[in-house]
Amino acid sequence: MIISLIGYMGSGKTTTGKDLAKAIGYEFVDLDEFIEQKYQTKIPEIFAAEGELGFRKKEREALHEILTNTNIVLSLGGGTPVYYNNMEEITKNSVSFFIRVQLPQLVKRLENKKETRPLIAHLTNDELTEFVAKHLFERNQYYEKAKYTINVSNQSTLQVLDQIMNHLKAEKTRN
Ligand SMILES: Nc1ncnc2c1ncn2[C@@H]1O[C@H](COP(=O)(O)OP(=O)(O)O)[C@@H](O)[C@H]1O
Ligand SMILES: O=C(O)C1=C[C@@H](OP(=O)(O)O)[C@@H](O)[C@H](O)C1
Ligand SMILES: [Mg+2]
Repeated sequence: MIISLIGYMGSGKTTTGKDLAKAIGYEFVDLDEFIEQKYQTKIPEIFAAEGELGFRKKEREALHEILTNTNIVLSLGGGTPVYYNNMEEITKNSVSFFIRVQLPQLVKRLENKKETRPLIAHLTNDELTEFVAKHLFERNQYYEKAKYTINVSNQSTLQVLDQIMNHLKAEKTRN
């Protein structure tokens, strides 16, 4: 089984994915880290050299490659479900979880974590709220296609993990 985590930048996909993989003994794959290793380049450098479109093409290819695996926890990038038919591939080949974090929490987390995320790196903290609000409005329709939604306001990563594990238990007894 592949378990995929989707959601906006800062929703905790990478952090929670690592913990989840450890808890259930699956291999952990982070799509951004996979791309960085494959091309020996950091994400902001790919955006700078090839633009967002160049990154999205690499992202789609990497996704395709990873989805042939089994028994992995896959943390996606915030934009992965939005491009090409990626979300269709994700829902077809994995048990998907949308980690939905409230806007103020997202913004608070992203304020000092902008530089590794080229889409928001140029924004001031004041501009961030408006940008994220609009961006979420556009993207939520894709995220909402995930099989399960985990709602997060102030829950710790451990609490998020717990909710995911409960759904997985139910998933296993059904199969
Ligand atoms: N449940 C949580 N509560 C508080 N902070 C969190 C939680 N989950 C993640 N974070 C923090 O939010 C930031 C972004 O997390 P990250 O896993 O990189 O998100 P993503 O991969 O979705 O962009 C990190 O600093 C991380 O420590
Ligand atoms: O939302 C996006 O379009 C992006 C999210 C990033 O991943 P995280 O969601 O892990 O920050 C990374 O893939 C890239 O900077 C683009
Ligand atoms: Mg991440």
